Amino acid sequence: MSYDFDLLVIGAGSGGVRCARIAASHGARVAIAESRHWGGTCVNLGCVPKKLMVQASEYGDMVDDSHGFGWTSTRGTHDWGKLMAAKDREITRLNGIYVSMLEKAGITLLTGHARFVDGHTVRIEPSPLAPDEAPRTITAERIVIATGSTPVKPDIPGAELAITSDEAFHLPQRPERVVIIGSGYIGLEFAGIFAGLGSKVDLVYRRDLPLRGFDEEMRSAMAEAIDARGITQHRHACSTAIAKEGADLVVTLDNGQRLHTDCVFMATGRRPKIDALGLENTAITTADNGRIKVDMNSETAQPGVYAIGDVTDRINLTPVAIAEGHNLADRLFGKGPARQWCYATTPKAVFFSPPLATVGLTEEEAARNGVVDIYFTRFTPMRHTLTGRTRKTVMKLVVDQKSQKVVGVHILGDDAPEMLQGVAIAVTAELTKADFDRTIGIHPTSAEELVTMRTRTRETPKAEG
Ligand SMILES: Cc1cc2nc3c(=O)[nH]c(=O)nc-3n(C[C@H](O)[C@H](O)[C@H](O)COP(=O)(O)OP(=O)(O)OC[C@H]3O[C@@H](n4cnc5c(N)ncnc54)[C@H](O)[C@@H]3O)c2cc1C
Ligand SMILES: NC(=O)c1ccc[n+]([C@@H]2O[C@H](COP(=O)([O-])OP(=O)(O)OC[C@H]3O[C@@H](n4cnc5c(N)ncnc54)[C@H](O)[C@@H]3O)[C@@H](O)[C@H]2O)c1
Repeated sequence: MSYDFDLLVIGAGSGGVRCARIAASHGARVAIAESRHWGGTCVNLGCVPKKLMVQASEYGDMVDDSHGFGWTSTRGTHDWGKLMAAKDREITRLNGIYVSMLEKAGITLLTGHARFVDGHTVRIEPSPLAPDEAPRTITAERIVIATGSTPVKPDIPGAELAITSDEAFHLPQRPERVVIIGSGYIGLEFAGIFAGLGSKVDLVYRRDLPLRGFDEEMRSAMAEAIDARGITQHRHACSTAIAKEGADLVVTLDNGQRLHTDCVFMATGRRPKIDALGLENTAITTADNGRIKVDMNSETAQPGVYAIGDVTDRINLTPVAIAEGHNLADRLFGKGPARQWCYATTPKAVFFSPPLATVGLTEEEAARNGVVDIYFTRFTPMRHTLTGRTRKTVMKLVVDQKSQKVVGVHILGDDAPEMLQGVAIAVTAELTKADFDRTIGIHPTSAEELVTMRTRTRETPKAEG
C-alpha cells in the first residue's frame, strides 16, 4: 500500500516539531498538522510568554533594590498593554520562525484540526488557524500524536467566571486583586507575576505547603518566599463557589472565608488534549484522565501510531516532549543509534521570584533507598546584604550515604535554574560528594556554596516501608 507520507505528526508543539524535523532529516516524507498555533503551548501559552512576564514582574523590585547601591530612581507605573503588545510581537516572530524552519526542512504543513478516520488515515478539518481551508484526507504509514494538554477547572458553581493560564496571557488589563487557586507550577509562577506587577494576590491551596511532590524542606522554604513576596496564603482551603457580586467576584472557601477579587485564576492542573481526535476509529486506548496509553517505545495500542509529550502525561515539560520526539524519529527513520536521555534526572524549575530548581531525588524519596546524608545551607545572597530585602537562598544536597553519590540537588534563590543546569550533568553522571568537594568554586557567587558545603547537616535514616 502506498501512503501520502511516511510520517504524519499531529500537533506542532515542542514534541511534534522536533519529531517532524528529525524524521525529515533522516529522509522521511513528513507532514505536520496544527489546528491553533505553530510552536504549541510552550511558545504561545506557556514557557515563553510566562518567562517574559516573570522577567517583567522583577523590574519593580530591582528599582527598589538599586537604592541600597546608591541609585535614586523610582518605580513609576507599569504599562500592562505595552508588555502584552511586546510579548505578542515576540510570539508572532517565533511563530514565523517555526513555520519557516519546518518548510526549510521539506515538511508539508497542514493547517487544520486532525481527526483519525482509521489507523493510517486522518481528516484535516477547518480550525481557528484556518477557518476557510477545505477539508483534506491524508494517509501516512506512521502517525505521531503530539497534541499536548489543556487546562482544567474544578467543577464548582461559578467556575465559568474563572480564567486559566490560557486567558491570563491575554487579559486586557492587569487585575488589581487576583485569587489564584492551586499551588503547583502555574499557580506559583502567576502569583509571582501578578504580585511583582503590583496586584494583591491571594493564593488558595488544599495542603499545608505549596508544590506537592517537591522536597518537603524546599516546600517550606518556598512558603516563606511566598510570604516575603507579600502574597497571602490560604492553606488547607478549597474553593467551593465563585459568584459575581456587583463589580466584584467572590470566592467562597470551605473554611467559610469569602474572598472579594477582580479575577479568579484556576491553576488546578491540565488534562491531555484528545478532543475530537477520532480515537474511537482506532485501537488506541486511554486512561481515565484521557492520557493516551503508550508502551516503552511510545507506541499506542494501534500499531504504527505513536504518542509523545503532554498527551501521554509522563513528565509534562518542553525538553521532555522534545527528547521523546527526537528519540522516536531516530528510532523510526534513523540509520544509527537513537539519541537517549536520562529521564530520572530531568531537572525542573518553578519560575517564582526567587525561583526554585531541582534535580534528582527529594530527601523523602532518597530515604526510601537507604540512609541519606543531607547538606543544607541558607544564606542572604551578597546583593541583598545592601538592598535589605528579605530574600534567602536555600541549597540542599541529598547524598546516598552508602555510595556517597549526590542523588538530589535543590536550590531556591536568585538564578537557581541557571545554576542547576550544570549541576544536573553532575547528578546524571552519578558523581559523588567527593567529586563536588574537589571542584573549585567560583568566588564570589552563590553557586560556590554547592562545592563548599563541608559539614553534613544531618543524617536521615532509611524510611520504613
Ligand atoms: C503556563 C505554562 C507554562 C509552562 N512553562 C513551562 C516551562 O517553563 N518549562 C517547561 O519545560 N515546560 C513548561 N510548560 C509545559 C510545556 O509547555 C509543555 O510540557 C509542552 O508544551 C508540551 O509539548 P507537547 O508537544 O506535548 O504539546 P504542545 O506544546 O501543547 O503542542 C500541542 C499542539 O497540538 C495542537 N493540536 C492539538 N490537537 C490537535 C489536532 N487534533 N489537530 C492538529 N493540531 C492539534 C495544539 O494546538 C498544539 O499547538 C508550561 C505549560 C504552561 C501551560
Ligand atoms: N516551570 C515549568 O516547568 C512549568 C510551568 C508551568 C507548567 N508546567 C507543566 O505543566 C503542568 C501543569 O501545571 P499546573 O500548575 O496546572 O499543574 P500542577 O499539577 O503543577 O498543579 C496543580 C495544582 O492544583 C491543585 N488542584 C488540583 N485540583 C484542584 C482543585 N479541585 N482545587 C484546588 N486545587 C486543586 C493540585 O493539588 C496541584 O497543586 C505541570 O505539572 C508541569 O508539568 C511546567
